[in-house]
Amino acid sequence: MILQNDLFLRAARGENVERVPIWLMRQAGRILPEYRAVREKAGSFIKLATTPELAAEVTIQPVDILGVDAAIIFSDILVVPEAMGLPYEMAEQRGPVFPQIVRNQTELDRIKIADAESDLAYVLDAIKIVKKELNGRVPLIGFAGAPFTIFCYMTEGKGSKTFSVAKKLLYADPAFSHALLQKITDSTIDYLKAQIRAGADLVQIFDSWAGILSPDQYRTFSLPYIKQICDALAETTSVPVTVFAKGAFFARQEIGQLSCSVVGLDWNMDAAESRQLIPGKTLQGNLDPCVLYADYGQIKTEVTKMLQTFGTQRYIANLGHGVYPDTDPQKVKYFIETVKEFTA
Ligand SMILES: Cc1c2[nH]c(c1CCC(=O)O)Cc1[nH]c(c(CCC(=O)O)c1C)Cc1[nH]c(c(CCC(=O)O)c1C)Cc1[nH]c(c(C)c1CCC(=O)O)C2
Repeated sequence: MILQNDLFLRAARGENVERVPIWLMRQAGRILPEYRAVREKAGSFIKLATTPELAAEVTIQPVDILGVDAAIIFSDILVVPEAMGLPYEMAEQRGPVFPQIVRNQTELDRIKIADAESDLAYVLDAIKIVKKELNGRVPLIGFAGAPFTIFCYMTEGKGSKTFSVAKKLLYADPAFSHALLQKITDSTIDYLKAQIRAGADLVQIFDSWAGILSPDQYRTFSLPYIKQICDALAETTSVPVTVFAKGAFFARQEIGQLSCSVVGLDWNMDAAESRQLIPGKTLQGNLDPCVLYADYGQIKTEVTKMLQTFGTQRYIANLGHGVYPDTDPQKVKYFIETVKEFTA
């Protein structure tokens, strides 16, 4: 299948582009009334995510409505722990909850390494439908959580500001922690390979909780597992990989040495400094999502400043984290148009 708009993929591979490509983390869902209508029809987030036709529909919405240069498959990072044997609930406004958790070796022995083709077939089916329906208009991004971020949810059982239960385990029981991280890693490698086989054109690893670790802990409990994933994918495919480790400003140099093509940045990470620390890779980010609450003039100023500092090559415009649910879609559209109109 030949892509009509492959700007995003060319930028990811470090090839020359005519203009900067743009998409938004968490663009599928949350901000669009059209998403909320489909979610209403589905009845719940989980029903929506596990019904391939509906998941495909909301994946394509931002391409049609917002004009982004890439689609991201509608799913969640928490489908992996579910596939390993820990079901979750998505409580409206409160976020995910795991009724069962894993905090010791006995509980770990009860969970399995997920088999993507059988346990996550609904995501793979959604990818196949999206690829068919997009018909080459833009590339499709697959994704998974980084092992450490998944570990946080599996041990804590819900969201947290500090994830102190998860962090306590790293100190108190490193052997258990490594064993759980390895099981998650093995599941994730199988899952991302399956997403690529199903048609994903690039895969992104979200380490959303990277920033709660010290540099030493990050080096011990997160980075080696992300490295395993990048290496395993590089061995079997040429599909580019993006690593986004929110808050891990201290690890940029090491992340830049992974076998990935793109490094995602949050808004605390300076563009020029990041270019120095991460040579030879494409950078993605990093507008503060709160800029989209500002007026149009301010948005234009901030976005232009961002584009000027990153430059037009080896760069993918995005936010520094997911778009906030109460953002005005018109402001999102304005962000996208401003990027598309930019010339150096
Ligand atoms: C940490 C994390 C999660 N999920 C995800 C992350 C990593 C990225 C990040 O740091 O934001 C990733 C994710 N979750 C979702 C996507 C879909 C694709 C996209 O648009 O980017 C992606 C890429 C859908 C979703 N995942 C969720 C929703 C909202 C559920 C609903 O519709 O009620 C959507 C559209 C729920 C979810 N899922 C998660 C939480 C904490 C919550 C509740 C709060 C929230 O809305 O963010 C876990």
